[in-house]
Amino acid sequence: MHKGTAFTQEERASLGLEGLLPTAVETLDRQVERVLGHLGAKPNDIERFIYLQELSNSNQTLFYATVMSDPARFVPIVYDPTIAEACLTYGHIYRRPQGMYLNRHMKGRFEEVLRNWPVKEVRFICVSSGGRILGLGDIGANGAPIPIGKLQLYTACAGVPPEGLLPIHLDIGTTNAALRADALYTGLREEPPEPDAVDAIVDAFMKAANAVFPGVCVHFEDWKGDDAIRLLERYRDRYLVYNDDIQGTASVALAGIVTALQIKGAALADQRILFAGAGSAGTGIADMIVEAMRGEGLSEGEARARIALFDIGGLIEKGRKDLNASQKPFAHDWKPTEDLTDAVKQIRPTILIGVSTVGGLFTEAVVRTMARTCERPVIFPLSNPTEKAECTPEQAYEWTGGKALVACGVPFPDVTLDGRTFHPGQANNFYIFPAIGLAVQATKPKRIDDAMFIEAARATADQVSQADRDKGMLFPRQNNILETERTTATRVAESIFERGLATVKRLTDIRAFIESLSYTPGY
Ligand SMILES: NC(=O)C1=CN([C@@H]2O[C@H](COP(=O)(O)OP(=O)(O)OC[C@H]3O[C@@H](n4cnc5c(N)ncnc54)[C@H](OP(=O)(O)O)[C@@H]3O)[C@@H](O)[C@H]2O)C=CC1
Ligand SMILES: CC(=O)C(=O)O
Ligand SMILES: [Mg+2]
Repeated sequence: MHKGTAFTQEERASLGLEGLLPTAVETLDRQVERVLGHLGAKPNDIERFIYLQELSNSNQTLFYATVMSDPARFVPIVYDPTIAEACLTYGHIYRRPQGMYLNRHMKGRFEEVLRNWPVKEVRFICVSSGGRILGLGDIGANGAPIPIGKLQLYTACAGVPPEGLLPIHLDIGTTNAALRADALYTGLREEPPEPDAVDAIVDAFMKAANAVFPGVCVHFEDWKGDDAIRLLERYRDRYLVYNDDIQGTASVALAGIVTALQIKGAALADQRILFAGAGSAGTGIADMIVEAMRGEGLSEGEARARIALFDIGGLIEKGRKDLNASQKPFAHDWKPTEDLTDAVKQIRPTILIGVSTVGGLFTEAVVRTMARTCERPVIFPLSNPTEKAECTPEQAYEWTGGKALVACGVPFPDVTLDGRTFHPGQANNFYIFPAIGLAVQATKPKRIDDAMFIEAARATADQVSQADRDKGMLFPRQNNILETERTTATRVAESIFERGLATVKRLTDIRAFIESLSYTPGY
């Protein structure tokens, strides 16, 4: 019954559906019109989220036709920030299974279990442990909507065909005692094991996934920071794999920085960059900026010297004894401080990036101090969801007298200040990972590397029109996201071919090939 009222008279007769459907035979557009009416009548976005997920189960075509009819409106509902509320309440709002639910006790049987998935040609798996969902911390099995939503964006934002997408929650347990005590919690009521045991579980999962779905690309999403970093290092040269929180986030942040610097007329190599938050997103972005600075002629040491990290223990400097391998290369000779304003005074950043999960961390003092030594501060409070943003765009514009160039992880409305209107950007990795997916599908590369994400960043930045740059806009408009990501995917695919990483024959017209792969909702 997946087409509902769109079944033709002939189909109804041949499939034995006569009398089981209302008389009118409707087009997909007419069905979308009705869905939009239902959505408009819902009291809030979480109800719209629940409705849309039910629709994705009952009529996938109608679901994608609806979301793709107005991405700027619906991406924030099926994904960030509404998905945060869905995750917090998942055990309670749960209706029916979507994707797969694996747990650590299946470790010896992952292959057998994965074979239960009805589709044999799975091209992408998005897998999360729920260990760090957005800025919400460890919420275990409540994180299950994240891989579902991420993969829905592969299709909605880049046209990757939905049949080959498999979201998985890999349940290793949760540190969240309140959830474990919730009667409606849907996951294992156990603490996660030590890192070595996590690695053994994920090793077994990766082996099984590649055996059952040869050539599958595995996208890691929202693992606890150190798991995320360690597992990416473990698999990046062995499997077709990437971590969106590290590489996708780095790419979208770089895209925003490239555009901001074009607006400022400044070079990346001249910037001083301060990160509040030094976890998987922070060190991932920092590493990619180092690569991009090297592309502008700096040595690795010179590039790293232009970047400072600040985490829960304060400014990362040479005296710190608690640093991990990703943070150590950014430990410089700073005066120790646990005060972010003090760190800003020392470093005099031109770019301030928030990936701390701490809402309000960019106080008035932090932002005003930055603005004292920087003519046009670039301020990216990237933590999700909305209440975790390190400051709001309104605050950033107000405290800098309208000088800041701002992008957040979630959408924020335009701001009017002293008669001027400002347009904060949305630096969210959804500009990147669907396009990477499409490029991977087109080229079947041997491995996924950082250069692909740097190319995606540059392609995204190049698509901000001059008219929009003149308005201080840092990202391409979302109502045209499908075209934008196809263009990004084409650029990434070209670079994969040029660097000899593709396993398929190079086609003359890569754009046409990308378009031919692309899914369009229709019956
Ligand atoms: N916009 C986007 O596209 C994306 C946004 N994000 C957001 O970035 C945030 C961080 O993600 P991720 O890096 O993966 O998470 P992690 O848990 O790996 O890192 C969080 C970091 O913030 C630090 N931190 C915690 N409290 C403070 C504080 N008071 N002051 C300064 N630093 C602090 C932590 O320090 P310690 O480890 O010592 O506790 C850690 O270094 C999340 O909110 C996430 O939603 C992530 C990916 C994409
Ligand atoms: C957007 C995203 O991937 C995150 O906040 O984790
Ligand atoms: Mg994420």
